[in-house]
Amino acid sequence: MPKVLISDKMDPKAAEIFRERGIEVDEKTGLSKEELAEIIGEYDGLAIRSSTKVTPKILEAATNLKVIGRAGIGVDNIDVPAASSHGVVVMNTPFGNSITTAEHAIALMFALARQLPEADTSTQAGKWEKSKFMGVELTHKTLGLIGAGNIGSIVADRAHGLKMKVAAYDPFLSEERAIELGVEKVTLDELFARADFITLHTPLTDQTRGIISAEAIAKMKPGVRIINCARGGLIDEAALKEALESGHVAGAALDVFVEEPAKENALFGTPGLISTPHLGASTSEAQINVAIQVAEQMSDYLIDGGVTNALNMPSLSAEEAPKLRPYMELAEKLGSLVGQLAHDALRSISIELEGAAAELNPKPITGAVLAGFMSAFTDTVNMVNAPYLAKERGLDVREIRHDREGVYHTLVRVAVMTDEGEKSVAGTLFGEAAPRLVEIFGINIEADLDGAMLYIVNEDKPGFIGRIGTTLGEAGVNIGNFHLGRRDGGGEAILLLSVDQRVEEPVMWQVCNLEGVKTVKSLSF
Ligand SMILES: NC(=O)C1=CN([C@@H]2O[C@H](COP(=O)(O)OP(=O)(O)OC[C@H]3O[C@@H](n4cnc5c(N)ncnc54)[C@H](O)[C@@H]3O)[C@@H](O)[C@H]2O)C=CC1
Ligand SMILES: O=C(O)CCC(=O)C(=O)O
Repeated sequence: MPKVLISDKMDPKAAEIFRERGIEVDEKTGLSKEELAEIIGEYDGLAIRSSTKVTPKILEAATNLKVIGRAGIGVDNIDVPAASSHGVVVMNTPFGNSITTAEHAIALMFALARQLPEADTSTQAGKWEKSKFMGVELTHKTLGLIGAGNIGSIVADRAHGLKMKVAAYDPFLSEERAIELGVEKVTLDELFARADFITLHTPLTDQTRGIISAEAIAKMKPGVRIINCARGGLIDEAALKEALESGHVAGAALDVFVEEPAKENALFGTPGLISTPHLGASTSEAQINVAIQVAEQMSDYLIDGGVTNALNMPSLSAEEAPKLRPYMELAEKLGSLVGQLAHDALRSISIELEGAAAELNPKPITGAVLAGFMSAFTDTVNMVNAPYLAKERGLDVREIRHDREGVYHTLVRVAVMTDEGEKSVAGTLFGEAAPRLVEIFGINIEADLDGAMLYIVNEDKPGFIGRIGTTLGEAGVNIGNFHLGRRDGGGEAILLLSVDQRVEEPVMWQVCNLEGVKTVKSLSF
């Protein structure tokens, strides 16, 4: 009989469903990481919310674990690559708490507009400070929405009901979807310049970390109010404190913090700050939804092998699986590369299969490309739901199978149409199993896409490789592999470096400032 541990506070419905399905279940909340590591080896499934941190150490100890179920959306408390490498499926419940979280953002917006927490404290202290608490109306104000996915879309809908104008920034938002949502699609700088209120609804990724920085705040209107019901790391907390103290930011309402549980935080006590303890998803309705969903999904997997809302597992039939698996790995890496390098104003994505690849079922390959591509934008994508999400968001997806014989016995090409024209990358399988990149944006280059990498476009001039090697060496960055490609002698060249760890921002700047460098990007696979 499979055995599941529920290690965060969860609606009793979850345990009820596990038991009904014949699964043994233990509920142990508030475990330290040592305590969890000690017992996790007993379990086939782990059901969590946001408090349990599933680290590589926990996964190492989880010798029987087959599935982790997140009763919620964000999976930043789970090391998903480590789970994948341990063969553990990670599932979430992408829609169960969206309405509730959107409502919390709206509640915080009202609380900021009318200083409700401060007014309440003052009134209950017997002060009756009527003139101190002058508020602002929401009607006709501009709400700047950063992230227009599930939750952001619901916030936009509610804001329309309040007669607000909504300006949205989301690199993945098509004009058609913006029209459907009734929002104005703007750049991030336009949003900062125009918004009276800014609300954040993106996952925490390398692109979104610190999106509200000191520099960003300086671009905002004086008197702006900021709401964060997404993830703490999106805001530079020190910069926000300074801006609240100077009055440039009139108020900030935070449900989430860089360090959680946030029992101490430098922001606490700053005038204009409202805080809640990660309550976005905390309504009885949402908690019942996510508890039921997670228990059903995990039970399906443990009992029948059925997969729903998995973030790291494709749905595949038993016969197709062995042949398609290396292609899907290649496809996901190519999609991820394109997502990391070309993410602005995308209209279409084509998946072209040539040679042996053209003989295969293209659907799982397309799913893998889209999952890799969209993993740069959202936590909730998987190979199963990626095509659906792409369609819903107005991305034109094309599958093309070529009869022609190419240079490679098998080739997968991923091309996106951006405002700057078409950009494509291509890869093959070496020895039928090892995914290898063979082309980026028209330049031939052979590389394994693996771990932390650095992508550099530079002028093809003598001495450059020495300069980059010295700069990284002096910064203590070890280069594992060096891949070079160029358009034509003396023209543009591309360097792809495998590095032992992610290159930090100051070193990126040093590389950026080297003579001849046109573009530098940190990549991870
Ligand atoms: N406070 C709480 O209790 C809760 C917090 N959350 C957080 O809310 C986040 C959003 O949830 P959903 O809307 O369901 O996710 P979603 O995946 O439907 O939407 C996220 C949106 O962010 C966009 N995005 C990605 N990178 C961006 C960037 N650099 N700039 C602007 N937009 C970008 C994506 O294109 C996507 O449209 C989750 O990732 C989770 O961290 C979710 C539920 C509860
Ligand atoms: O489970 C919770 O209370 C947090 C929910 C959340 O942050 C999420 O679903 O991403």
